[in-house]
Amino acid sequence: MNANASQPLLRLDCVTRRFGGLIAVNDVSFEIQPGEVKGLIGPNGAGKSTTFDLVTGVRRPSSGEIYFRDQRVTEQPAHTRSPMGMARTFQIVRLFQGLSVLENVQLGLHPRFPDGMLRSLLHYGRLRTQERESRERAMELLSFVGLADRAGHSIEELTLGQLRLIDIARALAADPVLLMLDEPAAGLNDAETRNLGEMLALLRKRGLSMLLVEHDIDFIMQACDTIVVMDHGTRIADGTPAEISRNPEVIAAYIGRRATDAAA
Ligand SMILES: Nc1ncnc2c1ncn2[C@@H]1O[C@H](COP(=O)(O)OP(=O)(O)OP(=O)(O)O)[C@@H](O)[C@H]1O
Repeated sequence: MNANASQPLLRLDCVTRRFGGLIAVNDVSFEIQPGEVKGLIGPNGAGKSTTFDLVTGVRRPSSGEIYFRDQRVTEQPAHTRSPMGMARTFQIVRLFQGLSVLENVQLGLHPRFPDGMLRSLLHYGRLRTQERESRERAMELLSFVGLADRAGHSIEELTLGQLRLIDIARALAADPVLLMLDEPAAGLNDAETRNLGEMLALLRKRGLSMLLVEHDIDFIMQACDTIVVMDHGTRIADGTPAEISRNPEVIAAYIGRRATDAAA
């Protein structure tokens, strides 16, 4: 964590989300400090995805407030959060079929190269410079995730593990200050999960703040500085992996339940 740790990057303040009579997220508060990697776990139906959707702006809270970099973003639509420094990956990777791996990462760079088509035509030289810079930056990102040799391949040729890494490269292209990952390890084999874990460890070392929703408890314990545990819509714990793994309420609601399920 860096020296600015007293000023949270993200703050959820008593956030509630109802779906009709059902309270999916019930009065949840937590913060992410600059440079912190925060996990969000809980049993099925605990409210993790809904909380993630509230932070990314896909849904709005029924009550409560969300602040990002000291700005109130509670009702701000998802597309306005990217220029503010938020980026996300998707559980079901949404990359463009028919475009190359490199082109997909270049699409993530769009907010950094905002020249409109007309201006680009009027300034052809500038367009070419931007295109070159955009390709170079996209190649850097592909090298970072270890997939530079796949730059010219089409998306259809890649494994799920590779697609997840490209989705991370695409999200990083916007230079976010907060990266939000929706079940990044889902469907990955052991080797791919290890590879992903190494990638996230590198980003963590670089000081990137992250919010990670994940079912793989071993993965999240390794990857995170702190973890919020939800059950039935409420936050039942928020602490370091060591703290939450010995919290009796967490053991009863989640870890114990998982151990029992595994033994059955
Ligand atoms: N669009 C919706 N309409 C009605 N109820 C919903 C909707 N989305 C979620 N819910 C309900 O809200 C509760 C929380 O769901 P949510 O998907 O946030 O939990 P989760 O912790 O992400 O679960 P999982 O691990 O199974 O993905 C559940 O009872 C779910 O059925």
